[in-house]
Amino acid sequence: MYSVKEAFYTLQGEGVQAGRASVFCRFAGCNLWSGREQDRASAQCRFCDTDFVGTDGQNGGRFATADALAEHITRLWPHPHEGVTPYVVFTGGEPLLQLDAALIDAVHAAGFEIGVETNGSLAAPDGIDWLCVSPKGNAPLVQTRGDELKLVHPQTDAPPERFEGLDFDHFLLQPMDTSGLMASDARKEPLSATVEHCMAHPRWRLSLQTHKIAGID
Ligand SMILES: C[S@@+](CC[C@H](N)C(=O)[O-])C[C@H]1O[C@@H](n2cnc3c(N)ncnc32)[C@H](O)[C@@H]1O
Ligand SMILES: Nc1nc2[nH]cc(C(=O)O)c2c(=O)[nH]1
Ligand code: SF4
Ligand SMILES: [Mg+2]
Repeated sequence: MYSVKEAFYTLQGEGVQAGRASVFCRFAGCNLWSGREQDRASAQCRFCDTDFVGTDGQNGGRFATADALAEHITRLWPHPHEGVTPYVVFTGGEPLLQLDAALIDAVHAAGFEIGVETNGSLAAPDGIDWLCVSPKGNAPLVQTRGDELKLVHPQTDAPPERFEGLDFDHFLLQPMDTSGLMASDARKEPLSATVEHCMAHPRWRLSLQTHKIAGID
């Protein structure tokens, strides 16, 4: 059984694949926060910008089999006959709580390339075509290789230097969006701090959340 908060067609907003047409499949639930505001201050991840609780979002629901969810995702890709490889991004919540070999096989069989957005605290299964790991300062990092490491910045307990030796092709710093947050993990001026860090340490590239600028999901 897969629990999906919401699923929708949009452009990938973040990271190296920013701008790419994608079906987003947002799984319900996370291992680093309950999703309840009253638990945020004591959670392992305290700056989350996402509602991942329940299965009541657009095109959300519970899917009994991998084939049923793959079919649901396929119906959201609006260009089946255009000769472009369709792309699905599994996110959440934490997608590695639910993404398994059966679902990877089913969406591959439907012709999709697979991207994943994970916090890196769980090991990724084989077969993911684009793996984005976004470590959280208070959580153990288990998944230490992938395509891109996209660190939200600045984070207490997660200085960028800590991750520079890991086996990733791309290193990205994404300014923390503090607009929905109280003080706690939020610091002054994440955007200027992130720009400064990328200019001073050119291994790192700036990742902006372009979907928020564009006003899309
Ligand atoms: C909502 S998370 C879901 C996937 C997974 N749980 C994770 O944390 O990577 C998707 C992406 O948004 C980033 N993110 C979450 N809250 C953010 C914020 N307030 N500002 C900037 N990026 C944020 C995460 O670090 C992650 O890269
Ligand atoms: N457009 C768009 N791009 C995204 N990239 C990562 C997102 C996420 O929440 O995982 C996200 C999202 O929520 N929307
Ligand atoms: S790990 Fe990801 S989904 Fe979970 S609370 Fe943090 S940013 Fe949100
Ligand atoms: Mg998001």
